[in-house]
Amino acid sequence: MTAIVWIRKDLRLHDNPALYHAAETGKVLPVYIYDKDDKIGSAQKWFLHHALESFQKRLESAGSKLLILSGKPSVILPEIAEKYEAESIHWNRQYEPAVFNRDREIGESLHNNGINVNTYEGRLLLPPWDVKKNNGDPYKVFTPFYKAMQKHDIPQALPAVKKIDPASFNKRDSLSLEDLNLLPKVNWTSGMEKRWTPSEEAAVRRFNAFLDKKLKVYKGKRDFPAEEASSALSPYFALGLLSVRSVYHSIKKSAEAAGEPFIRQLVWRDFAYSLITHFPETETDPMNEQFKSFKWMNEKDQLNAWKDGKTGFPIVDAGMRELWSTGYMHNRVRMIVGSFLTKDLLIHWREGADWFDDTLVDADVANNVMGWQWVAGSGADASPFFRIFNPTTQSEKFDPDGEYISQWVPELRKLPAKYIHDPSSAPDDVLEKANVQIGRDYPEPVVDHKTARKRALDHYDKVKKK
Ligand SMILES: Cc1cc2nc3c(=O)[nH]c(=O)nc-3n(C[C@H](O)[C@H](O)[C@H](O)COP(=O)(O)OP(=O)(O)OC[C@H]3O[C@@H](n4cnc5c(N)ncnc54)[C@H](O)[C@@H]3O)c2cc1C
Repeated sequence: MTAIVWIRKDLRLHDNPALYHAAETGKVLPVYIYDKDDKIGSAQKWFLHHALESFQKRLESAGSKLLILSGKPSVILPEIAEKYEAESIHWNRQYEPAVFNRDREIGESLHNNGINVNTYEGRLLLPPWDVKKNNGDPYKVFTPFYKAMQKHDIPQALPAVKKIDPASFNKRDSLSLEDLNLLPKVNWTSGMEKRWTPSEEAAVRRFNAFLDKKLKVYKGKRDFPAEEASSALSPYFALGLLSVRSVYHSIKKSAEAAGEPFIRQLVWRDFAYSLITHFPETETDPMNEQFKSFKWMNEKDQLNAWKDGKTGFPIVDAGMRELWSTGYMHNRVRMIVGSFLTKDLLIHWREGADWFDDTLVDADVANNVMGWQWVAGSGADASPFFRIFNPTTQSEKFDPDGEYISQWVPELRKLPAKYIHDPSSAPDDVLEKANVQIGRDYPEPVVDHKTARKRALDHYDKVKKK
């Protein structure tokens, strides 16, 4: 009996339900199908290339090989099922709206052709339809979702697959990883190379180090970007190099109450998936209908200044430069740059979400859409629109010594902490001593925050009155 395992965002041997259950049935053929129409951003493609490379080695250590193909899964899967005389096919579900619908159609068609189709939960703590209100409606607010989730048992993680009985295929039938062209032609990935090791082993090591050293300070320090007190596990979750259930149970076992703030963040992730599953239109449309007529300004030069980290607001610029260099940005800073784009610049949140999709190694449709709708004020359980972050006070509060700014905006490094958050307010002699001329070494602020704030509130008032 041959079982096909359709590998996607689950590049791991531990707690991989599709691989685990297929391996129980007999011979296994793991296949990865690259569809160039799939939305994968440039930074994540780099991560994916290396993650696939390391997953190939993991599979080989268990006695198997990855068949790599390119094209439409709806065409390829029936073809290989016939060619390799597969009796069953197994995959872990994905929930991006278009992918979920496509997979359902593929499943139905394979089933009608007599193939035994098995899908599993390998991405979340619980499938998105498990946590609902008593009346069956999905939650739109996080806290009741979190409380409801606590009443559920989270299934235990499955053991790592150690031995696979391989279904053999001709080497010539498989593409090589290089054939997928995931790596950029121009090499701009050195910052990502320094920061990330895209492998299952590295994901597990990072988690263990976090559990050992950082979890105890997570609650108090997670909001301070210079502290690097969060787990930085998001890229590993995004492509499934790490199982969220195994992380959940390890934390529960070893940390109990101290682990609660971290578990809460994992539940935010499940909440994001619940939202995108039940409200798929929110991938592009505002969750709050009032925002449909909101007047965005979408000034191209300002959008470019934001992307380039040249807005003249140091905390915003530091975040955008960290993103460009490493494919990652700290959560607090994501909120600050997001608020700045949507409220100070009045640029549509989708522009920000698209840029994040292309530049984040942890790009994840559900989390990204929820994050952006939250900062824009148009989402479920969003920060109210009238709560507009002041980038300077946020910076003073969460980067008090300007350490994070100094790292990513080095031209301001010599400014005293008092002025690093708002260099254009520094007296001339201070600027001179720090070798900073505003407009030459560092940009003038692209907007005046007070004026921008008032303008945003005016725009908000207009949609409120409708
Ligand atoms: C505008 C905006 C866009 C975002 N886009 C993404 C994205 O594309 N991909 C992504 O994974 N996260 C996104 N987030 C959520 C969050 O910023 C990242 O998950 C977090 O910064 C990852 O760092 P970490 O692994 O150190 O998090 P930790 O604090 O260590 O949290 C552990 C895990 O919990 C999950 N998590 C934490 N915070 C959130 C959150 N607010 N929402 C959902 N899940 C969360 C992540 O999987 C994270 O790895 C976005 C947030 C905002 C405000």
